Amino acid sequence: MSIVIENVTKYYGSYQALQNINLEIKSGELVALLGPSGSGKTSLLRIIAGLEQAENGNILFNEENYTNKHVKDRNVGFVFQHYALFRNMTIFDNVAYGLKVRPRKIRPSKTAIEQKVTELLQLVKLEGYKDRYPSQLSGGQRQRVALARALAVEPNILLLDEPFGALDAKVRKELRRWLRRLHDEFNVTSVFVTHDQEEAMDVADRVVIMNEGKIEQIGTPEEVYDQPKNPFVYDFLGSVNLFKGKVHQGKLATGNVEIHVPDSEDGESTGYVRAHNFIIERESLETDSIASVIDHIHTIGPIVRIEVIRQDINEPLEIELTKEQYNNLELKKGEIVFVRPKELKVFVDYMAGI
Ligand SMILES: Nc1ncnc2c1ncn2[C@@H]1O[C@H](COP(=O)(O)OP(=O)(O)OP(=O)(O)O)[C@@H](O)[C@H]1O
Repeated sequence: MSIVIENVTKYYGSYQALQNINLEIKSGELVALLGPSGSGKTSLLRIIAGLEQAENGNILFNEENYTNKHVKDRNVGFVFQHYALFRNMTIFDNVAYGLKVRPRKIRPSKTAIEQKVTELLQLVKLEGYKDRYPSQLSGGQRQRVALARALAVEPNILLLDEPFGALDAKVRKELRRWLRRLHDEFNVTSVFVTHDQEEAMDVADRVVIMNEGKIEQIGTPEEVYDQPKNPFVYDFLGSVNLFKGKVHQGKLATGNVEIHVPDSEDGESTGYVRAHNFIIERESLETDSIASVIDHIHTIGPIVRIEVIRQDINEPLEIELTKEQYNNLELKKGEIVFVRPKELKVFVDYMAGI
């Protein structure tokens, strides 16, 4: 089922939590709403769910206007971080709940419910746990039950709000795989809220980056990472180094170096370089070679993170090398090296001088 969000605006009192949100989600897509705390992700999800009303705008499901439909009539499934399972019910009864409470006319038979719940528990690999109570499961297992419970009623749309937020990194990763598998298997349209960029990039077909009640960019994980539309997106997705300066005739002057930026407009600008987009050399070979002192070396698995201090302006840069690159260079703390940005994206500082 497709979802269209048209010009949605939301106020809490005089505070505008969502500003003119427009978003189209295709049937069968898994979309992540990603943004810092307070950016409006949960508000948007709750409006899609029908748990919250927008002041303006429309919500369409399969091109039909659902804006004023009650949550009960939307056929959406929910998984929330704090939407705890019923503590006094077994795992089986938790998953069966949505089916058991249906009005008699549309309630499946006892055998049909049993079959459905058994299938779902097999799917999330918890068939042996059906008689346990939630307190007897780990956090990750509980969220798998929550996923099974949400899917039991065969929703057209699955909405998840930080579903794995309270779990440790390894379990989160495992649950992402579950989400992706169940999403594909059940052929639902899923929207999930997260502030964890790795989680969004790992699991979503498209990522919607939100900030201060607005959408900054919508795109596949590759698009938003490789072609960020603005400084906010660049900064939010991964560690980045800033080169503040002035562009004149295709060169960005920063400190006492000049970096070639052939396609950039003249003016006060900032160059953005990701930590893995640098070359470290022993000699100054180009006008953009930045003499720097190695201040800190830190190995994290196959990546070596190196902090250097630019000698011209005494500011740090964070660089990431592969272990192989690092071993070939034989770098040591305190050494002077020359650092060159391999790939730099320039945004003009429109606010400069205002
Ligand atoms: N019921 C409410 N009453 C008043 N203000 C609210 C209410 N719910 C949310 N807000 C405010 O609206 C803004 C957006 O909140 P929202 O929960 O949608 O953001 P979020 O991106 O999901 O944040 P988080 O990641 O922290 O959950 C925040 O500034 C929040 O304080």
